This record gives sequence, C-alpha cells and structure tokens, in this order.
Amino acid sequence: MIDAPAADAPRVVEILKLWTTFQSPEGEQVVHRDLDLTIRRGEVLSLVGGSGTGKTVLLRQILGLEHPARGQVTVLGQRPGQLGAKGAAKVGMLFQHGALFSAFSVLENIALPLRELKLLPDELIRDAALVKLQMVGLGPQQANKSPSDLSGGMIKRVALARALIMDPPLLLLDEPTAGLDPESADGFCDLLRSLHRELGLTVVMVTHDLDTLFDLSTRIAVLADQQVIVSGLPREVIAHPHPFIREYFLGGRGQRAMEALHDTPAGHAPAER
Ligand SMILES: Nc1ncnc2c1ncn2[C@@H]1O[C@H](COP(=O)(O)OP(=O)(O)OP(=O)(O)O)[C@@H](O)[C@H]1O
Repeated sequence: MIDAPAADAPRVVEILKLWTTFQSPEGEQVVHRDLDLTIRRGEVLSLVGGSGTGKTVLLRQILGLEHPARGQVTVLGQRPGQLGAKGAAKVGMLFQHGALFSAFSVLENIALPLRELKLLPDELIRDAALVKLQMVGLGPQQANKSPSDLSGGMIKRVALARALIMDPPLLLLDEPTAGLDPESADGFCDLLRSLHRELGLTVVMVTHDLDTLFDLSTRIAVLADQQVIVSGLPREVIAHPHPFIREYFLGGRGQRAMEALHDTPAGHAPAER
C-alpha cells in the first residue's frame, strides 16, 4: 500500500476541459468531453474504465504523442510534445507490451532515449543504462541478450528501465502487469512500489487488474460517459452508484478483492495478495 501525498502537493499533470474526437465511418466519435483531471506530485493515480473509454489515449496525450481536439494538457508547467527528445527527461512511459526493439540488445534498448539526445559519450550512456538495469532488478548478464530471449516479466523490467533512463519525475504505465503470471505480477508491483518511494515518482497507470489497482493506487479515477465520473480512495470510488462501477468492483471478479479491501481502514487492500 502506498500513502497518498498531501492534498496540496504540487500539480504535475493538469487536464482542463479536454475534448478528444476521432472520425469514424459513422461520423464523429467523442471519446472525452470536457474532461478535467489534476494529478499531484507523489500520487499513483490509476485510470479505470470500460473498453474504449479513452484511457490509453489520455496517457498518450500526457506524453505528447497525441493532441486533444480542444482543452488543455499541462505537464510540469508545459505542454507535452513541445520538448522533442528531451521530453523523455520529464515523462517516462511503459507501453503495454514493452515496445522493445527486437533488433537491439537489452542494454541498447534501455540506452535509446539517451543516445537520441546525442549529448553524452557512448561510455557514459552505457554506464547509465547498466545502472538502470540493476535498478529494475536485472544483472549485467542480461545486458547483451535480445528481447526475444526474455520472459514477459523481464521484458516489462527492461521497458521500465528504458522509461526511467533520464530520471523522469513522471512515469506512465499502460497495463504494467497484463500478461504476467501472478508471481511475476507481484514482483513487478513490489518493484514499482519501491521505485516510487526511492525516486519520489508521480505515476499515472492504466490497469484492468484489481490486485495491481489496490496494491499500488493512492487514488483511482473512473472514466465513463466521456468524463472522469469520480476519483478518490478505493472505498470512495466503490461507493459511487454508476453502473460501470457496480459491475466492475462488485461483479464476480471484483468480490474477492473487495472483501480484502473491506478490512483496511484507509480503503486500500492489504499488500499481500
Ligand atoms: N488513432 C485513432 N483513430 C481513431 N480512433 C481511435 C484512435 N485511437 C483511439 N481511437 C478510439 O478511441 C477510443 C478510445 O481508445 P483507447 O485505446 O484510449 O481506449 P481504452 O480505454 O484504453 O480501451 P481498452 O481498455 O480497451 O484498452 C476507442 O474507441 C478507439 O477505437
């Protein structure tokens, strides 16, 4: 369980009156409508919502890979996407399937954002990548391996090392434990928890996994009806009457996690699963 930061901690992400639209054969599809969301330093904010509610698109907008039709996204006081390669120094992103380059070794993958900046000599870049490899719990013996030689859990760790190579204060996680067996998922949550503490990170995470959600979130924001319909501690969110929330948390698969949650005063599930 991670403690929430103070309510007046500095704002890291500010989303105001955001509209996201796409053209489809049926006409204009509105994904976000007047969406507001503020994320403060030290939070682990989890985005939850049904399929197609725009969770991944929102992460991509925070990263600056996509831009809203209307409204404003501000990250650490600046518009995302205006920083080019230097953006990686502010925001790290762990993509859902790792997004490692298969032609590159583990170490080359981790070093890539630093290499693209062309500011440091090769030797320093290599040393920095080795430090990050160790930081995510892997040894130098993994450095020259190809991504195809790695397990799912190791791919996530290498992708996390790459996301952290420039020590960004903000980390975005898209389904960090999807596809991992329960033991690897537990290990990855432990790693994220300790990195959050040691590095003082702010984290925005999309997850469908209730264990990961309750294990790591300091706050949950629910996307439905094109907006954030509620955000707060798990027990506050679960009390909301929206049908998606009733089904998601109180339907079959949510029951077990909810029972564990029930016994904890802060509304967090215990760290053990
Ligand atoms: N580049 C695009 N062009 C057209 N439509 C898009 C584009 N990107 C996303 N969409 C649409 O926007 C909606 C939101 O997509 P997004 O991937 O953010 O959903 P999500 O909430 O992450 O869903 P899931 O939980 O299934 O991953 C979907 O209907 C998707 O088809």
